[in-house]
Amino acid sequence: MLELKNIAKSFNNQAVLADIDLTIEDHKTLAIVGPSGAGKTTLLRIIAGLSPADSGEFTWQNKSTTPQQLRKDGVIGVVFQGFELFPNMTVLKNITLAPTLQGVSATDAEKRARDLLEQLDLPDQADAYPFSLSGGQKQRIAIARALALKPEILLYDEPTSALDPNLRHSVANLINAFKAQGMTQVVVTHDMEFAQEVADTTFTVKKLGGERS
Ligand SMILES: Nc1ncnc2c1ncn2[C@@H]1O[C@H](COP(=O)(O)OP(=O)(O)OP(=O)(O)O)[C@@H](O)[C@H]1O
Repeated sequence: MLELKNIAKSFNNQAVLADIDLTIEDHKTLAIVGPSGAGKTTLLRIIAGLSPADSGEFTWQNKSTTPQQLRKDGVIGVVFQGFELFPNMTVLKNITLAPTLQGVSATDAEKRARDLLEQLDLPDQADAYPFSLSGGQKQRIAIARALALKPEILLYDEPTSALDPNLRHSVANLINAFKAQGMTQVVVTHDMEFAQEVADTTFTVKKLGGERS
């Protein structure tokens, strides 16, 4: 369980988040929702260790920590809104790069990448380059890339926004399938219908605070 207490963040002296208390429960899916500009992506970036909170406390499995440490330890993986695949690398290389940089052998990294491609129904795309893939395929590669580091929590920033609307349901199915395998997931989304399809708990970000429902 990852707990956030009293998280605050300002940009240019303008408070975006304040008094955020949030619990991310193991093996569940949490949706972070709220109006445009409320600070959903800011909160996700804080949880991911990509942007520091100005203040607040973080507890992981009952021990005090920081998101930066969790990211370093590989606890947290992120699927970015625009997928952010490396355009000059094959799908396989996109997935194996981070694990090999972290010391995993090339053979083991490739085996895991091929297993993930199989699981995500993309076995024939290992040698393709991102430009040749559809939006839905790019997203599954971005998910495979995050999963290659074996995170315990997977964060998604607006997973449906860059996709054809009819793919929304297949993304929800994928997130629900990962949950059935025990993954802990956090989904930032505008899309309330999508949130309902995947979330065990919803956290609404409002300006200057948040509320659980
Ligand atoms: N790096 C930054 N520098 C300055 N202001 C920022 C920065 N990042 C976010 N903000 C501001 O913080 C506020 C919250 O932005 P954020 O992107 O977190 O909202 P959001 O709820 O994810 O919005 P949307 O649903 O439109 O993506 C906005 O007013 C935004 O302009």
